[in-house]
Amino acid sequence: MQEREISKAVIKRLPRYYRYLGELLEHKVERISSNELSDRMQVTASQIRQDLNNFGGFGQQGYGYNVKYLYNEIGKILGLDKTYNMIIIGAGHLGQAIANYVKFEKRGFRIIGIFDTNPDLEGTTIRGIQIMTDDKLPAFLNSHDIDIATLTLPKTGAEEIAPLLVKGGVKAIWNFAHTDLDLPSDIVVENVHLSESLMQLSYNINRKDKKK
Ligand SMILES: NC(=O)c1ccc[n+]([C@@H]2O[C@H](COP(=O)([O-])OP(=O)(O)OC[C@H]3O[C@@H](n4cnc5c(N)ncnc54)[C@H](O)[C@@H]3O)[C@@H](O)[C@H]2O)c1
Repeated sequence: MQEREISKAVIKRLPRYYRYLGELLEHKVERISSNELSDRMQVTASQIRQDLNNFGGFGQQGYGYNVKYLYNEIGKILGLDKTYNMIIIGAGHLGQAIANYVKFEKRGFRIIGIFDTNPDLEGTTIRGIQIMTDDKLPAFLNSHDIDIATLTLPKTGAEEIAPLLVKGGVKAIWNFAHTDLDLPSDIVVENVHLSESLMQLSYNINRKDKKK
């Protein structure tokens, strides 16, 4: 497929298309029109057509979209046809919840190491993955190709550990710590703030109340 610049807004919607198409596949739906997809996703059909046209438009007039083909193509665009080695730093509530979520593995995100400063956690396993203390991290990074480091530790710890991850060849950081990390430009970062989503929700509740 020809590579071209796709807007951030479209990229942001792709995981949602991917999820819906995955559900359709599970229900053995082979093709779907933009109108039907629009009803399910609460996105206008023209928006859907416009979005999917970015990738050469996988639809056919009068036939709709081939669900499996579209699912696979969007998966490729999102890089979900590959596997990624991932580590988690900080094995508290959040780190353990992520480590316990099997679906990430199904999407190709393989958790192969978990690290925490707390020596009491050393040797414990989560779904067969060992928790190690931070002092083992440099050697682990030397002997493994790590694509993604998930940071589920407090802010100061995250800031201290980030240079070590960069030095160890980590390509991307999935950052849950409440800090904007100072990283080289070739490191891919995705900051996740659940509280922002909650604030958005709070805004929408109040906007709805005002309409009454
Ligand atoms: N971004 C978000 O949406 C979001 C949501 C919840 C929590 N958080 C943040 O994520 C962090 C983890 O939250 P939690 O509820 O799991 O906390 P937690 O206290 O349960 O777990 C934190 C873990 O990090 C470990 N840790 C501390 N310093 C470390 C270091 N230098 N190296 C490795 N491990 C270290 C601790 O021993 C502990 O096990 C907190 O800082 C919290 O503020 C972010």
